[in-house]
Amino acid sequence: MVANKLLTLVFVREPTRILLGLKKRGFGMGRWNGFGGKVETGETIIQAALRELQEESGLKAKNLQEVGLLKFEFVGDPQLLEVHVFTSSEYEGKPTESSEMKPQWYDIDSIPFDKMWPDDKWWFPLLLKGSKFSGYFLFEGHDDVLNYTLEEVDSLN
Ligand SMILES: CNc1ncnc2c1ncn2[C@@H]1O[C@H](COP(=O)(O)OP(=O)(O)OP(=O)(O)O)[C@@H](O)[C@H]1O
Ligand SMILES: [Mg+2]
Ligand SMILES: [Mg+2]
Repeated sequence: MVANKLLTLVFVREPTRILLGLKKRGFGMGRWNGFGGKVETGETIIQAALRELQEESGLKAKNLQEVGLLKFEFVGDPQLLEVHVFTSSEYEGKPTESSEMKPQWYDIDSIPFDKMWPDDKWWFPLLLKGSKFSGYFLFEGHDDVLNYTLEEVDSLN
């Protein structure tokens, strides 16, 4: 047994657009995603979500809501990634490029799915319509999803 690796993912959204960041380094480099990263020792998941958003985008989320729980397995790797997904419709600050992320607003009808993690195209519609969701994705490498499950849920855990 290997403990799941806890990660956060935050999407700041307005009625017609959502803030994404182009990952400039590390895991998922070259893909657009929300802002987030590893939960550190002694930190709650929400604290990590707020911290990573601020470090990577310069924004302070004012009404963070947990909307999704995604589990990722990679063939050959015993460690599962457990990604806690949040949205915030209110924030302070101005999106600012960091060493890790280049932020850009996208209209919600032109999300660049072909330049994002392949799982995003399945769960993003649920996030955009305000549902809560839970999913599992089995990856081979970083581009191929061998199988997945995804469901809307009334509440998370
Ligand atoms: C496999 N399918 C996936 N689909 C969508 N998003 C995914 C993902 N797999 C990981 N993610 C997200 O990618 C970031 C990685 O963490 P990452 O940014 O590398 O960590 P952190 O910011 O702590 O970086 P440093 O180690 O400090 O450099 C983190 O937001 C995590 O939720
Ligand atoms: Mg990060
Ligand atoms: Mg980090």
